[in-house]
Amino acid sequence: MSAPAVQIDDLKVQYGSDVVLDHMNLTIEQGQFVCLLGPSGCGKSTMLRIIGELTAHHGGVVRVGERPTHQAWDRLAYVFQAPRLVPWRNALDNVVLGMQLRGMPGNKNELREQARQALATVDIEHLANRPAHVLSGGEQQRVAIARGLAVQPEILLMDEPFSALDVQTRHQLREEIVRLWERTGLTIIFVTHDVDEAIIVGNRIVVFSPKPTITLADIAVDLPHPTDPLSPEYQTIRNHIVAKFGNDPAVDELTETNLR
Ligand SMILES: Nc1ncnc2c1ncn2[C@@H]1O[C@H](COP(=O)(O)OP(=O)(O)OP(=O)(O)O)[C@@H](O)[C@H]1O
Repeated sequence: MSAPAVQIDDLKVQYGSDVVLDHMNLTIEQGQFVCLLGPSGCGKSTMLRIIGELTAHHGGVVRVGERPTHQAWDRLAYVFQAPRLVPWRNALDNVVLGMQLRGMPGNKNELREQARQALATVDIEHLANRPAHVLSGGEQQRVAIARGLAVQPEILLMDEPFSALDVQTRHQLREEIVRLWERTGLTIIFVTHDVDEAIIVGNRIVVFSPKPTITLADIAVDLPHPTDPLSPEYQTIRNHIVAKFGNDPAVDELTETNLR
């Protein structure tokens, strides 16, 4: 049997004396689309950063596949809330730059061809020669996703990747990332504080409490796409998550977008 994509045992993270995560466990199987859902400050991004070895941890064991995180950087790609493109480079060269920084093999022409394919995967091959700074927010985020895909990761780490986009683009990209996941079989770990976004994109939702953080729920989602938020199945999952917070006002933050 193959190793889990990610295995986190008894994780502890603290910043100075502030303990952010303690005794946290999480196993993510290969090919899952896992949403880490919770209110602001509960440590969702921290957990993603730990998996990506961008933040140090102070206790516990974190493995990516069979390796410790510091030996697994080549299995991962990150997509942040901001696309972080080089503004004067065109879309294609931004993707190529990501491949070069990762040390992908191949000459410039080969890398450009692979980058072009990655742009095609997110439907923006026609924007390949356009400078990043003239692209719309949604187009820039597609380039960032293409840059992530071009390094051929096994796991895509996404930290609120659509939260800065306009409503329509956000809806579109949510459905597209699900289609991409279905096509590629990638493992995706996706941080969000929006309960509806989690239900729409994830096939598993791990719900975190406000600090001190515990896992409130770990839910399998198997809804058809495009997802119908008015369906009874959708509402059952949503109500189940909301109920986990009881009277805690933190839930307002998870539901305030209300399908926007
Ligand atoms: N580099 C750092 N130094 C000090 N404290 C930090 C650092 N990074 C995160 N924190 C703190 O750790 C806690 C968890 O932060 P984190 O960004 O993981 O939360 P989050 O759940 O992703 O929140 P949000 O949804 O607001 O992004 C917060 O209280 C935050 O202020």
